[in-house]
Amino acid sequence: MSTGLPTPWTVRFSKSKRREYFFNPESKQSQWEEPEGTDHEALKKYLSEHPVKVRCLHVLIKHNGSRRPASHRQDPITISKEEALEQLSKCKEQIDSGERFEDVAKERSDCSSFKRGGDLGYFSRGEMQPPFEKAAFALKVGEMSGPVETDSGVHIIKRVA
Ligand SMILES: O=C(CCc1ccccc1)N[C@H](Cc1nc2ccccc2[nH]1)C(=O)O
Repeated sequence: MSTGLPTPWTVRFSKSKRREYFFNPESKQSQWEEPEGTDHEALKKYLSEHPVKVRCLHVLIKHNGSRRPASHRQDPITISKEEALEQLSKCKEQIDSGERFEDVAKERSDCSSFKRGGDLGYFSRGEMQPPFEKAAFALKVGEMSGPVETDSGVHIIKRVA
């Protein structure tokens, strides 16, 4: 699929400015505005199908094999991964039955993002652990993942933008 950008321009995401910018890997030039000769419609279509950044909420349930088996909720965290998956499945059922994702995250997530309903903000590729990134970028806006395992524990993810 064409990006709509003239070769060899690519599109990247600026975390600090929270917006896309354009980068030419040959000249090492970067700029905010679309390069000369960009097919704007093709670029828009490309970005809708290949997001450079996503914004997600998540619920993290840690277990005794987590990289940091502690959280604001409990220290140390001693449940097994199997028990964490059980509890995560109950969280998913609550959300599927109409509870707001943010409320379940505030109540149950072992990630510090619980304070913001599990909101991780916008992130681009290369910022989150690979299994999390893979699952997040595969979601459509509004969609929720199944259980996702990372070194931190087990997660459900909802893409919101
Ligand atoms: O790393 C953080 C902070 C994540 C965060 C990003 C952006 C805004 C707010 C929080 N918290 C870890 C748990 C954790 N591990 C994760 C792995 C992938 C995504 C989110 C994660 N959260 C922990 O608390 O052990």
